[in-house]
Amino acid sequence: MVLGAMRGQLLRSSSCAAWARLLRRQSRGCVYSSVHGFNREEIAKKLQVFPGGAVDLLKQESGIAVLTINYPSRMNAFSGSMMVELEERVSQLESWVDGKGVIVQGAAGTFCSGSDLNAVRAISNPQDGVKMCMFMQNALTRLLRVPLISVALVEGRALGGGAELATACDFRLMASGSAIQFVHKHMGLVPGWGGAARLCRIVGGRNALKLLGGALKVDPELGLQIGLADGVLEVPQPEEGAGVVLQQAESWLSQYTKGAAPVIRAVKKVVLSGRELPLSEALRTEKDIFGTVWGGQANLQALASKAKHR
Ligand SMILES: CCCC(=O)SCCNC(=O)CCNC(=O)[C@H](O)C(C)(C)COP(=O)(O)OP(=O)(O)OC[C@H]1O[C@@H](n2cnc3c(N)ncnc32)[C@H](O)[C@@H]1OP(=O)(O)O
Repeated sequence: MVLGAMRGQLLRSSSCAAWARLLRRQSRGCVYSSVHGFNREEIAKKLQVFPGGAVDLLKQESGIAVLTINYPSRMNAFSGSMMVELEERVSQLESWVDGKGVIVQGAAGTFCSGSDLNAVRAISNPQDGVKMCMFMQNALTRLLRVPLISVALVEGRALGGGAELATACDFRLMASGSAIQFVHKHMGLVPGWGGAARLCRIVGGRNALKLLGGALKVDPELGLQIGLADGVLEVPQPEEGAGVVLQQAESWLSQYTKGAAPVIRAVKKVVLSGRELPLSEALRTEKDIFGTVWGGQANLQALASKAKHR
């Protein structure tokens, strides 16, 4: 048993190094770095010129965090400072070693109405637009890659960039009466926060073309039908109080986050590598991640309890 534990420990340290190598290869989970002419400080400074709202993060004992897009007077549109705050919150999630899951929601019963159109008007030149888009692609790609199982809880409307944000989670739950709509075409745009690439992977190219080409409003029923939504939550009567939908989402997510944090995080990592890497590389990464749980506490406990899976 002692030898087994030592072997597990050795494997865990070598596989941590492998995971760190993987993240380094992916520029710490980012798509763009200085190699691509991306200057994070320069664009963050430009974005801070457009303040308003907040992005709040609540890390809970249960291992499930709640990330709230909070600008109700603008239907939770992203101001420039909120884009920078989103990136900071993602960094906090990346360094939360006890975390298992995260729910992304909007404040006051609606998800997110995309970019703050006031900021969009002020930075309507293509150079700055592309820099903002690189910044948001980095932040949302890192969000999707955190070793936590993530769910977008869509209440009310998810429009434009808000629909793109919803695709940057592993799952989407839609509250009754909610809608996800890629309204970009109506704005003379296409998605730029990575939403089109992610949408194709979620619903397939043909459905993505219909949703983007027709700027279709996806209600919960259509969402379930095409695989954009993973579940529908009934919005309670107002007297049942705010927060009930969030509780429902937490309970839905807990079916996947039950268990030891290292195991849940390893589950996300093997799926992430399978989703993103070429097969040979995904297989090697899976072997490395396997090494982090083999002989680990949860594994030894399960062996000692002679668990049956009837
Ligand atoms: C690459 C990213 C691409 C993008 O995200 S482009 C942006 C896409 N989003 C939009 O075009 C949203 C436009 N807004 C709307 O369609 C409607 O406001 C919406 C969200 C359906 C809500 O409709 P209603 O419930 O009737 O409420 P309302 O229109 O009176 O809105 C309440 C207040 O919120 C504001 N608001 C909503 N979305 C916003 C946005 N994206 N940027 C800036 N302000 C926004 C709206 O202007 C209104 O403010 P105010 O009360 O008039 O001062």
